Amino acid sequence: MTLAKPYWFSEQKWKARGLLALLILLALLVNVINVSISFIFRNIDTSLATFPQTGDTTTFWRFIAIYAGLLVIGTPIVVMFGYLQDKLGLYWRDWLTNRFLDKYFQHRAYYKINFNENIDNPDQRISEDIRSFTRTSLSFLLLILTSIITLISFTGVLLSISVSLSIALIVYALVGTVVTAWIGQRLIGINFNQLRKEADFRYGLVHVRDNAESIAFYQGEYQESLQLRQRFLAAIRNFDLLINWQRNLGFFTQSYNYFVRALPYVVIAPIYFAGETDFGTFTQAGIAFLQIFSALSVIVSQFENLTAFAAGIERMGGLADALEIESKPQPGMTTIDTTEDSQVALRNLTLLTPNYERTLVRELSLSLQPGEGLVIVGNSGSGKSSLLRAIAGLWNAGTGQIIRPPLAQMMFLPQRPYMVLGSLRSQLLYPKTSGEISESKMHEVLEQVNLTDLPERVGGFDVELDWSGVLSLGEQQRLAFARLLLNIPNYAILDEATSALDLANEQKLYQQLRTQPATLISVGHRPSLLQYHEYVLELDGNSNWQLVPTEEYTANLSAFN
Ligand SMILES: Nc1ncnc2c1ncn2[C@@H]1O[C@H](COP(=O)(O)OP(=O)(O)OP(=O)(O)O)[C@@H](O)[C@H]1O
Repeated sequence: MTLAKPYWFSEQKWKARGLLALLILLALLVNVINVSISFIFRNIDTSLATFPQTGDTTTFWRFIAIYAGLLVIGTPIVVMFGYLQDKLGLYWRDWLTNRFLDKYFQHRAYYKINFNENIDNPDQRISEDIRSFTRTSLSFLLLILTSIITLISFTGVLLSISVSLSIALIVYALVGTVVTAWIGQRLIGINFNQLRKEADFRYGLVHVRDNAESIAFYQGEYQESLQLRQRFLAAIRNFDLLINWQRNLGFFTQSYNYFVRALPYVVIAPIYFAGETDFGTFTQAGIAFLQIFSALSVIVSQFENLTAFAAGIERMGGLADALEIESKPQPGMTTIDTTEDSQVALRNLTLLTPNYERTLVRELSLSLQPGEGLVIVGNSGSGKSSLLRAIAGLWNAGTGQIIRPPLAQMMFLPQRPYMVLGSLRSQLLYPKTSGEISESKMHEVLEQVNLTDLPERVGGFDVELDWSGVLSLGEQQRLAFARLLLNIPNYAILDEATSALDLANEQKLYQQLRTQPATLISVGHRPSLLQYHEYVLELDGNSNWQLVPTEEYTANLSAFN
C-alpha cells in the first residue's frame, strides 16, 4: 500500500531523519539538565539545613551560580526542542497531505468515494485528521522516548537514595496506568463519534450556504433548521457523554496526582529520622519522584489525547484504505471493458448501477462514425446520464465493451453546469489551467453563446466571483457551452446541456457546434434537439432500447401524435 509508506522512508527521508536525530539529541541534553537540577537543589537544601551547625554560606552560593549557568545553556536547548518538534510536524503534514491529495484525485477516487458508506467527510479526514495525526504522533513519540530516558536516569538517582522508595513509586505508577487505561477505553469510541458528528454538523451548514437560494424559494427554513438542529444535537449529546467519562477519569487521576506529592516524604522520612540521609534528599527524591512519575504515567496523563489520536488514526487509515480500494476493480464483480480507438462504439453493453442492483440497459450495441450525432432519449431515470457516465469511465458495473477515443479528446458537459472557483478566464479555459487563447477569441466565443456583454458586466476576465450564485442557470449553461467551443474537442458529449435555455438560444448553440466536425452525443427531452443528430437511441427504463435514424423517429412521432 503506497499510502502507508511512512514519511521516514519517503523521498524526504534525510530531512526527516536528520531532524528526528537532532530532536533525540536535544531530548538527551534536556534530561542531563534535569538530573543536574535535582543534584543542585539537593545540595542547596542541604547547605541551608546544615548552616546553623556549619556556618557555611559559600556552598549555597556556589550552587546558585551553577544553577544560573545551567539556565543560560538550558533555555535555548529546551526552546529549540519544542520548535524543532513543531517544524518536523509541519514538514510531515505537508508531505502526507500532498500524498492524500494525489490519491484523492487519482482514478477519480474523490467521485467513487462518495458512494462508499463507510467513509464520511473525506474533507475533514484530509484537513484536520492529518494535521492532528502528524502533530500528535510526533509529540507522542518524543514523549515516550524522553520518558524512557527520564525513567532510566532518575531511577538511578532514586536507587542511590533508597530501594524501597523506588519500588513504592514504580508500583504506584503502574497501578495508576492500568486503572486509567481501563477507564479510558470507553473514550476511544466516544471521541471517534465526536469527530464524525462535528463534521456532519459543519457539512449541514455548508450545504445550506451552497443551496441558500433554492431553500429560500422553497421556504424550507423550518425543515433545514430542524435538520441542522438534529445534527447539532447529536454532536452535543455525544459531547455530553464525553465529558461524563472525562469526569470519571478525572476523579481517579486527580486524587492519584495529589497523593504523588506526599508519597516521597512518607517513604524518606523514616530514613531521615534514623539519621541515615541528609535533608536535601527530600528535595532530590521529590524531584526524581515527580520526573519518574510523569514519565511512567505518560499514558495516564495523555490518555485523553491518546484516545482522540487513536480515533484520528482510524479515520485516516479508513480513508487511506478506501482510496487504495477505489483505484482497483472490485473482486468477483464483472466490469465493462473499455478500449481506446478513434471512434465511439458500444458492443453488447449491459450497464448496471454501481451497487449492481439495477440493470439500466441490456445488450446495447451501436457505433458512430466520426462527425455523426446521436441523441439519447427516454423517461427520467431510464439511465441516459448513466450511459454517459459509463462512456466517461465513471461507472463500470456491467458487461460488454465500450470503444471510445482517449478521454483527452472528449469533452463532457454534465447535467448540472459546473462553475469553478476562480476568474471568468479560468471558467472558460476549464479544465485546462492555462492556454494560448487570446481575449479576442474569448470575446468571439462569448458572442457565439449570446453572452457578449458578460466580461463588461462583471468587470473583466480576471474578476473572481461566486459564478453559480451570480449567473442564471441558462447563463451557466451557455458559459459551459463556450468552454466547449473554445476547446474544440473531437467528441462532445452533452447531458441536457441546454435544458435551461429558450429554443432560440438552444438552436444557436447547436448550430455553432454542428459547424465543427465533432462527433456528438446528446441527452435531452426536447424534440427540438433531434434535428441536430443522425440517430436516436431510446431507452424505455426496463433495460430495453431501440436505435433508429432520426428521420424515422420523427416520422413515427408525428404519426403517433
Ligand atoms: N450512485 C448511484 N447508485 C445507484 N443508483 C443510482 C446512482 N445514481 C443514479 N442511480 C439510479 O440510476 C438510474 C438512472 O439514472 P440516470 O441519472 O442515468 O437517469 P436519467 O435517465 O439520466 O434521468 P433524468 O432524465 O432524470 O436525468 C436512476 O434510477 C437513479 O436513481
